Amino acid sequence: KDLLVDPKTRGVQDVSHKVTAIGSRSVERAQEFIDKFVNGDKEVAAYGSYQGVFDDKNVDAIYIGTPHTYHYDAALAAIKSGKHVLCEKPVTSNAAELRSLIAAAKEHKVFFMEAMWTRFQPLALEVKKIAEEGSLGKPVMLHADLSGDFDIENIPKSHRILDPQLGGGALLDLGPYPLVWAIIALYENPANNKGFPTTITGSMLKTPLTGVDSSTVFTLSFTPSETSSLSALAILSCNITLDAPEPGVTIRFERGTIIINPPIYSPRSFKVVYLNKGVAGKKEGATAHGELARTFEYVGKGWHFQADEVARCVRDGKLESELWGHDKSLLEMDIFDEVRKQGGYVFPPGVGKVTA
Ligand SMILES: NC(=O)C1=CN([C@@H]2O[C@H](COP(=O)(O)OP(=O)(O)OC[C@H]3O[C@@H](n4cnc5c(N)ncnc54)[C@H](OP(=O)(O)O)[C@@H]3O)[C@@H](O)[C@H]2O)C=CC1
Ligand SMILES: O=C1OC[C@@H](O)[C@H](O)[C@H]1O
Repeated sequence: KDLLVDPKTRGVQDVSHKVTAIGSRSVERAQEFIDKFVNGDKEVAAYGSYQGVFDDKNVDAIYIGTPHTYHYDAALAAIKSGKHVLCEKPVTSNAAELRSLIAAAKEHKVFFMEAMWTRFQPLALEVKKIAEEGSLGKPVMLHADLSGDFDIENIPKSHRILDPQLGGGALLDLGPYPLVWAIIALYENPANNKGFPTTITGSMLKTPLTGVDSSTVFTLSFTPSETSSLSALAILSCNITLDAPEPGVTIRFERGTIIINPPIYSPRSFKVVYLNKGVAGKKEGATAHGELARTFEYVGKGWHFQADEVARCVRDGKLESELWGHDKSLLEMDIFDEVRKQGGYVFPPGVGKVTA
């Protein structure tokens, strides 16, 4: 639905999108999807296999939205067919699969990106600007949580949130979102100079239903080194039995705090609380209490901003995005591998096709 929103409604004039083909494991379901979501457009091809889309000469770029553990096979097949790829989060089951996909994308000279939509939304761009403009000082402590009550006692164990074969559990499904805020505010902070976290810790509680993690807490520390002057901690969590907490993200700096309201995957509002009220009082739009509140309005859910990025990169011949490049997805998958290791989450045989 977001892809079909006129880009001009969000001030975008230089790129546009067209749904050309839909692939499903059943041609009937592909046609049903076209009828339901693409207004029954007769020009859109329906295929009863994903390979049908990969082989279609009219297709430039593929969006992969299958369950996590099927991303690798589909992305590899699309890349080998010479298509550009936008692949849902988490981009793969583990870091080794991702390294293999990045190598294949480079070999076949195609654009490849994880669909980390949050990173491209106007709110995230604004938070990053405020975080780095200097008035708040350096970031010190970040808390972020994404939880969602999936009613796990009453859904089938074959649901992707519960089934280990589909990479079920909180970390892989919800973990990318608390993490993206740590990446924006800490990893990307110029003081960090792209340094990998010094330490990663992870702790998981498993549901007896299928053994996947129902609750996960993970932390990242960034400590000063020869190349980094950042000293900051991120405390990140996710859960599949609770509703999302409020606020969803709190980023505490030396001289103030940025507070982001849920849902943290596509937030529409945040505020900045300045500790030095004198400074805040002078800021345009700040209240007398030293707060600056911002809300964002646009047509659609916010998925389309990343599609604009894909179109621009493909148009400009870029093989990766500057905002969400391969390094950030790799950081994510390396962190998740470590958290799963410490939390005792072992994939069943056949999942995580590529290993170290
Ligand atoms: N960015 C975002 O906001 C969101 C992202 N996601 C991500 O998108 C991906 C898909 O999630 P979601 O749409 O909820 O998943 P679903 O379980 O609804 O699966 C999506 C489709 O994948 C296809 N599929 C292929 N192999 C399998 C399989 N073995 N079992 C079940 N389905 C299969 C099916 O299509 P068919 O039968 O037609 O081939 C199915 O309809 C996940 O990786 C998730 O992280 C999910 C929700 C929101
Ligand atoms: O990407 C996502 O965002 C919203 C969640 O509810 C969903 O489970 C997840 O896949």
